[in-house]
Amino acid sequence: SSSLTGASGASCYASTLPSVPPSTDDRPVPWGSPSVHFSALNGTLTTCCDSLDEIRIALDDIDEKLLDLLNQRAAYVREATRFKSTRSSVNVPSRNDEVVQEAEEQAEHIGMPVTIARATFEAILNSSVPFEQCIFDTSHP
Ligand SMILES: C=C(O[C@@H]1C=C(C(=O)O)C=C[C@H]1O)C(=O)O
Repeated sequence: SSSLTGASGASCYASTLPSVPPSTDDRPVPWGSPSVHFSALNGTLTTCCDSLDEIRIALDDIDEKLLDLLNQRAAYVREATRFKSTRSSVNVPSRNDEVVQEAEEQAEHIGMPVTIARATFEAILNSSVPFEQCIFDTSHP
């Protein structure tokens, strides 16, 4: 659907991943050139990365932040049980769908891979609802 396919990998950002056979090319390692651009707190523009180790350090740092945000989210999910009077009202499929749909639309808007947004938010909902049901059950013995 896009003419920007190829080296930039633009098609990987589509909502459905293309099915292509794996390349049998022998590529030099590393190949391509660093493509993560970000500005540090002091405003200098930095480009990453020069090694797989450097990439993994950045991924670990982001994962730590994601966990902190997921912890905050779980606290609000827990709080939601206070506004539910029946166990059957804990899971709201229409709202779950909205949350995933919104994530997909936002992903497209900010230019991130839609597949990652969808899978991540489906996993968040698929784990948040049982968590909230567990909290509900615990507080309504
Ligand atoms: C938090 C709620 O309860 C459930 C959990 C949701 C979530 O984790 O976003 C969304 C809908 C419900 O299935 C809610 O009703 O908003």
